[in-house]
Amino acid sequence: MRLKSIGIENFRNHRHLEFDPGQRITNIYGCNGSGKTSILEAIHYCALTKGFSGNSDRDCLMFGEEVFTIRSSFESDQGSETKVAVAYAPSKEKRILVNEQELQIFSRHIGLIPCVTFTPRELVIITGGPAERRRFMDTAICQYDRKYLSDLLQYRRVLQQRNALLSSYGDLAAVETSLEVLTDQLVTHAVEIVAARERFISSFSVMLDEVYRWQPDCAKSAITYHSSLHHHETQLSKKEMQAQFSERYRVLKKQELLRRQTLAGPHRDDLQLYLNGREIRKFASQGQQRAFLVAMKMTMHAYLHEHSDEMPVTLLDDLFSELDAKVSSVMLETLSSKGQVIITSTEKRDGNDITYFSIDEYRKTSGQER
Ligand SMILES: Nc1ncnc2c1ncn2[C@@H]1O[C@H](COP(=O)(O)OP(=O)(O)OP(=O)(O)O)[C@@H](O)[C@H]1O
Repeated sequence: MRLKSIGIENFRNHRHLEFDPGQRITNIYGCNGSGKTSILEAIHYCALTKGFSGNSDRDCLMFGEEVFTIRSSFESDQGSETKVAVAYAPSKEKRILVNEQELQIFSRHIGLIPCVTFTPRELVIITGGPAERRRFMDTAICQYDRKYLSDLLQYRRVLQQRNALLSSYGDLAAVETSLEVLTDQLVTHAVEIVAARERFISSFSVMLDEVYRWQPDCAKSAITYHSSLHHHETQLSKKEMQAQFSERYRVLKKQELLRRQTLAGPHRDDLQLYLNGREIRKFASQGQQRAFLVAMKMTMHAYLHEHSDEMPVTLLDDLFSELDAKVSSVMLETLSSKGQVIITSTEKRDGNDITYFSIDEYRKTSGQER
């Protein structure tokens, strides 16, 4: 998949911007705060229906404006065109149109335009809490497994209902009956989610180790998945999982009623990341942590390509400021040999076959100087 063109109105600091990236590497450059990340954010909206920095739709609306719009055109690896338009106004729901057809369910769009990002902020995948690692895993799986996204959404809905029930002050017998029904539903979705995560991580970890090998330290890398519902080295069948998870909730019931929340499940799971058998978060240097993140992203690119028919679009934000020259150029070369890469930097980067886009020049020529 490749982005052919994008047009942005009233999105963050861009009142109006038109941009046609190249086939391979495109370098968007400009001074700090000129709006480089904002362009990647807009591309991410078209691919995955929201931005990557955690900002809400409202945060992305230009201050003082009433509506932002993004119009884009993508070309698939087979040559067909997909047009994606996004419009948001606080007074209305966000609207997304794919080939002029309004999307009723945004989740159906996920996976159509595979996308991998790398931003310095994402180092929290390694150094931050479990939620960051779950997001990494979920973003990857959702892009090739439609069923997973639907299980995840349903799991979240049931979890919310279950937590509301646990924190309600209803009659205990009535609460227990409803709890049983909701627990059964929760277990059904949890089994699907945990099974998909286990499958993903076991093959992702093998691929990651191969990808990491070009790093100067040649360390052995691994990722393992830790489910809060079961601790088994060997993979269980779904039926076995179903029985185990139900039993786990039965044991936890008293505690859950006391603490008024669901204490185990995919929303509490985590990944553990290792270099040479030691946990990265605790023992690796900052440089090794960054290199590991690079390897994870490169693996995600390869993984998504293997599991969907399309080559992912890669968005690299501020890569050069965070990584040493060798690591960043290997990443850029490897990814751009396998698809389109759009990269931001404060200075124009030297290199062959690069399409350049200067935000400052664009502003001058379009009469939007700051
Ligand atoms: N809703 C908004 N309306 C107007 N401006 C905004 C909005 N949200 C953010 N901005 C501003 O947009 C500008 C561009 O931010 P962006 O992160 O895209 O810049 P950047 O070129 O990537 O900067 P850096 O090189 O420092 O990372 C910032 O000055 C930011 O304050």
